[in-house]
Amino acid sequence: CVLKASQKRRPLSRLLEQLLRNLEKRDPNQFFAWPVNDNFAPGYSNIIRRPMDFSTMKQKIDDNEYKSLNCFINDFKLMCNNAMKYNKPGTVYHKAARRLLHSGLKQLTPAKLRPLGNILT
Ligand SMILES: COc1ccc(OC)c(-c2cc(C(C)=O)n3cccnc23)c1
Repeated sequence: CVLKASQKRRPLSRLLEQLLRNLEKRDPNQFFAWPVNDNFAPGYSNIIRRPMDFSTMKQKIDDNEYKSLNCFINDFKLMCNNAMKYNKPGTVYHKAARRLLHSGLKQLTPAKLRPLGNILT
């Protein structure tokens, strides 16, 4: 029988896609869905050296660029920390980034991930 495309995906890719979907749910305003545009965020590309967003993370999964869960988690942290660096505390974006980082990392603790099996070893 021929495996569906999704079943052919590497186990790590399928796990990361699931984790990404869960993280994206925590960004209802889609502030983190796409790269931040300098037209909406003046000087952004001068201040943020390594931009990151959910669509870029999805592309990196599809391109098998993540060699481990930690690399994936580091990009998630980078995305949130970029927003807390560029946007002043008290702004809607800074608050959204803090909330996303804390709630997202709670989903990425070993205890939460252990049930997913030995894929992480
Ligand atoms: C108001 O609607 C949107 C829509 C998409 C956005 O980024 C993808 C943003 C956005 C997202 C951000 C971030 C994440 O820093 N941002 C900063 C300044 C101005 N705009 C933004 C806002």
